[in-house]
This record gives sequence, C-alpha cells and structure tokens, in this order.
Amino acid sequence: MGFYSMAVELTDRPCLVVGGGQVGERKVLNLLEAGARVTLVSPEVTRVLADLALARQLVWWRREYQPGDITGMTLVFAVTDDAGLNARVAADCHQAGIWVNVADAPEKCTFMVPSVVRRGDLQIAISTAGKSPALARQLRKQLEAEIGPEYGPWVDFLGELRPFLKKVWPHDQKRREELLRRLAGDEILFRLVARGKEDLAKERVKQCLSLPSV
Ligand SMILES: C[C@@]1(CC(=O)O)c2cc3[nH]c(cc4nc(cc5[nH]c(cc(n2)[C@H]1CCC(=O)O)[C@@](C)(CC(=O)O)[C@@H]5CCC(=O)O)C(CC(=O)O)=C4CCC(=O)O)c(CCC(=O)O)c3CC(=O)O
Ligand SMILES: NC(=O)C1=CN([C@@H]2O[C@H](COP(=O)(O)OP(=O)(O)OC[C@H]3O[C@@H](n4cnc5c(N)ncnc54)[C@H](O)[C@@H]3O)[C@@H](O)[C@H]2O)C=CC1
Repeated sequence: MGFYSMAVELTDRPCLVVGGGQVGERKVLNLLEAGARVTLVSPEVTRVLADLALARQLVWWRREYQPGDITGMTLVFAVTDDAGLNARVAADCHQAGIWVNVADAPEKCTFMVPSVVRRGDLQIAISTAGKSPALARQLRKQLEAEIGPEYGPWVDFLGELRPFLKKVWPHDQKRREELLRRLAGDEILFRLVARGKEDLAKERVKQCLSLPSV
C-alpha cells in the first residue's frame, strides 16, 4: 500500500523524541527547524542535543521513557537503541491515537520521515516507504546539485505574484492559471531573480501581462 505525503504545520506543536543518540539528534534538528516545541526523553544524549537543552531550545527529561510521556503530544519519535522499548512506545501511541515514528521498525510507523531538499520555502521530499533510506539520501544529494539555492528567492518571487494577479484578474481564473504556469517556467525571469534583480523581473511580468493569453 502506498504512503500519503503531507507538508505538516508544526509551529509550537508539542513533539516527543524518545532517545537522544545520532538518529534522535537528526530528528530533533529537523523538528526545531520546523518550529516544533520539542521534548526529549533520554538518560543520555549527544553533545549537540545537550547544548540545545542548555540553550533552552528544547526540554530534556534526563531519564528513561515512561508511558505517560506521550500524553498531549502531536508527534512521537521512538528512536532508542532498545527495540523492545521502541515497540512499547509505538504500542502506547497506537492505543492513544498519536502519530508515531519508529526508527528501527518501519512496519510500526504511522508516519515515516522523508529525505528533504530545502531551498527556502521550497521542499522536495523523497520517500522509499522504508525500502532504502540510503537511496533517498543519494537522490537528495543528486537533486541538491541540480536545484540550487536560487530556488529559494524564486519561490518567494512567484509567491508574491499570485496575490497580485488575483487582484489584477479577480474573476478570470483560467487566465491567471495560464500566466502563472508560463511565469513559473520562465528562464529569463528565473535568472533575473537569481541575480537579485527582482525589480527588472517585475517589469518583465508587466510586459507579459499585456501579451495575449496562450
Ligand atoms: C523507515 C524509516 C523510519 C524513519 O526514521 O522515519 C527509516 C528506517 C531505518 N533507517 C535505517 C538506516 C539508515 N537510515 C539512513 C538515513 C535516513 N533515514 C531516513 C528515514 C527513514 N529511515 C524512514 C524511511 C524513509 C524512506 O525510506 O522513505 C531519512 C531519509 C530521514 C531522516 O531520518 O531524517 C535519513 C536520510 C536523511 C538524509 O540524509 O537526507 C541511512 C543512510 C545514512 O545514514 O547514510 C541508513 C543506513 C543505510 C540504509 O540502511 O539504507 C534503518 C536500518 C538501521 C539498522 O540497520 O540498524 C532503518 C530501520 C529499518 O529499515 O528496519
Ligand atoms: N530511522 C533511521 O533513520 C535510522 C534508524 N536506526 C535505528 O535507530 C536506532 C537508534 O540509533 P542511534 O541513534 O544511532 O543509537 P544511539 O545508541 O546513538 O542512541 C540511542 C539513544 O537511546 C537512548 N535510550 C536508551 N534506552 C532508553 C530509554 N529506555 N528511554 C529513553 N531513551 C533511551 C540512549 O540514552 C541513547 O541516547 C538504532 O537501534 C537503529 O536500529 C539507525 C540508523 C538510521
């Protein structure tokens, strides 16, 4: 059965990470980047995680997992090196109806973490449904070489155009769609924005507005 991909809003949402090793560290860093409120439960943690706890970027419960820990959590990550414990965390979450990621047991996950190319608000997520995380990572590296940092400002630019075009043609959705598709693939505009020449790019958009629709 296939998996359903989502882009999830986690700002200020409580998320629990059980286990503070290498895998826990990777999950925590991604959660913090998404603005989640992270609680970490683990007797020992990596240096990076201990520093984040000291800087109050996360809450660290320095002890072993207890069943009540998952209460009220939006997402839970069972990422210890103890398979039995990970399975218990998963069972607690399944029973409580809480989404859970299990580092060593894809079949117990109610969500998996994809490999992600990040360029500002553009994200490209790669999932293999747990069949080959190594392939997901390799494809991320390939895409990172192809999709450069200039895609961040490009997405911002296109994001500004949409509400503008809605104002210009509030009732002509078909025309807006045609133009937005054309602009998203416009090589010259892309290069202008990549060179920081947003003003020139906007001029070009105005020219496009006067063109007959295709
Ligand atoms: C099911 C899933 C659950 C989850 O964690 O969400 C899961 C499970 C497991 N991973 C294992 C191993 C490795 N994981 C990685 C790397 C990543 N793993 C990630 C996700 C996922 N891993 C989910 C499925 C994602 C999907 O396939 O769609 C990434 C994409 C995202 C992230 O973790 O942030 C991140 C890359 C980030 C990046 O760099 O872009 C590497 C590569 C490396 O480290 O170089 C290896 C070694 C090579 C290999 O095994 O392929 C093992 C065996 C452990 C063992 O053998 O003991 C299990 C357990 C099992 O399979 O039983
Ligand atoms: N999903 C993924 O991307 C990957 C998953 N894995 C799997 O993830 C597991 C964890 O890997 P690492 O982080 O490298 O292990 P690790 O040994 O570096 O860290 C394990 C952490 O779990 C904590 N822990 C142990 N018992 C605990 C308990 N009862 N309550 C709370 N915390 C507890 C330890 O203090 C430690 O911080 C491995 O067993 C491996 O099978 C490994 C590589 C990638």
